[in-house]
Amino acid sequence: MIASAPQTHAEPDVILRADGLVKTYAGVQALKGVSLSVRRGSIHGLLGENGAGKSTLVGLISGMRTPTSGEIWLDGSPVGGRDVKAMEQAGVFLVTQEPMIVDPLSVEENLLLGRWPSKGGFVDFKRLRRDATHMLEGVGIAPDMSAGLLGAVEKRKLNILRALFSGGRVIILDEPTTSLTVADRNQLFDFMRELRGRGVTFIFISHYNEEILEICDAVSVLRDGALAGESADIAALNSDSLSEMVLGRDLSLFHRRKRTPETLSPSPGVYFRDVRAAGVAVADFSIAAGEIVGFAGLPGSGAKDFARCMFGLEPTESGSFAIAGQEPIPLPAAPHEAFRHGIAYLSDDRRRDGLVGIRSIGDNLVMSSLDALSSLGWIDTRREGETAQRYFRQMGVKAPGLATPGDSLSGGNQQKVCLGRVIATGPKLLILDEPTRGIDVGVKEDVHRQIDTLTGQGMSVIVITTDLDEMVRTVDRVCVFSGGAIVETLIGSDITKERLRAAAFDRAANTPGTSQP
Ligand SMILES: Nc1ncnc2c1ncn2[C@@H]1O[C@H](COP(=O)(O)OP(=O)(O)OP(=O)(O)O)[C@@H](O)[C@H]1O
Repeated sequence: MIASAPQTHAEPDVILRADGLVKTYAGVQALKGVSLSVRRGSIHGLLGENGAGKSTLVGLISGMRTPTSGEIWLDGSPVGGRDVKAMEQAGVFLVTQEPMIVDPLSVEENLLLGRWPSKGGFVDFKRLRRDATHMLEGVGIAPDMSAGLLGAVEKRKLNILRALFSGGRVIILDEPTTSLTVADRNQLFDFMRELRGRGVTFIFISHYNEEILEICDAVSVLRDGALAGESADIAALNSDSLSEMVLGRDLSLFHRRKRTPETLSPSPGVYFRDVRAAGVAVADFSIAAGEIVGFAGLPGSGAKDFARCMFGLEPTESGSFAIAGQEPIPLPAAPHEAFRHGIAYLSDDRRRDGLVGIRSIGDNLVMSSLDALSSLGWIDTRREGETAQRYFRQMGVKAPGLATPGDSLSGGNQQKVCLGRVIATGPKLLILDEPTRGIDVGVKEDVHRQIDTLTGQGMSVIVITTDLDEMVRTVDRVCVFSGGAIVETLIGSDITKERLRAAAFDRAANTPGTSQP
């Protein structure tokens, strides 16, 4: 840390400044001297490839981590090296991707969390309650409602409100739009704009260029732990120039050569009949060998639930399926049964059912393929090592090696490992729920190319994604879900963003009983 106690950076416009921040983790230099200035009352975007150092940088700014060297200035005073509590007292709050909300407590109790009196301290609860009620009234969330009943966007709003309520002036949002629908994201953005109007400053991390361009006033781009570009005027940038700053080269977008009923392989794919479960009623769904089908629909529409039924993750009342011309059999009752029949599934919740953080990358990559890699109970360790190495390389995981523990990977690299693991099982039907969430722009396109290649070998793929741009470019057919059933199918040139939005979101907004996330 620079010894700089008496020094100040008096720039009334700048609320936060980082100077030459370096962070080294056990030999890995995650930040190599990064500087940035954040203007008061602005939304400052932070962009960069997976592992570029974004989380590390905001970890230092929020006090979660200590810089190896460098300084942080808040309102002209040095604050680098202070812990989370001290940074929160100074007005800097980090809102992570997981909403830190206590479900059984009421909304108001959640707001007051962290304001309980310390030993011997005094808090005017009456006033706090009044202030909390007032604050919540403004955003239309009932103070006495159980927080567990809140939707994803309300939970994110509540996190931001909690930070503001505790005196937050600089609020850092780490990929806040993951798992939000387009409508929810717009609502969150309106809320941020309103708060910016009241002088709140945001640092906003996202992998989506369009989000940065829409909501931010300025942007800093990290590449390999260093500042790769910055702009105080977002209007001067476009999606291509942002991608170029992130990657250091042009981004070539992948467009699948869409297969039509005429060009699809005649060999039998997979079909499902009469699938009934809570929130699902699908009479008939077939996917051809080598076909990519997108499932679209709001949460509660049944798209995700149907996919989970296929993999044995949801209890079903009825349903059968048949793969590659075999006799129909009942739906898998559990994931291991589904795997055995050649169905693999990538969950949208990497933390819940994805990566095992304490295990190595290598173990994580082959974990689901062990049946195929063993005979008579013995695991073929040579093949196991080869498989792990192959998918490590294929997915472009940025890490020192296969022995690196999953926990020490950046979020996007964890997602690549999870994706590599399901692909490594060599399934006949691959179900991907938000496969490119948290993955940077460059790797996203690689992932789509890889999936395209796999379909050339006959693999059928179902993709669930809230990213409509991706859906349009990468799938052959879209099934739109509402009320648990497939209500519309789009193919070929009918798959456009406008049609998708109208079919999935406008319909859901008008369908009674379709819940928001
Ligand atoms: N606890 C840790 N131990 C060792 N290395 C770490 C640790 N945390 C992060 N790293 C390494 O530091 C580098 C930067 O990671 P960081 O999480 O800051 O990236 P990021 O830009 O946030 O990536 P993503 O977009 O994937 O979330 C990566 O190489 C990562 O593997």
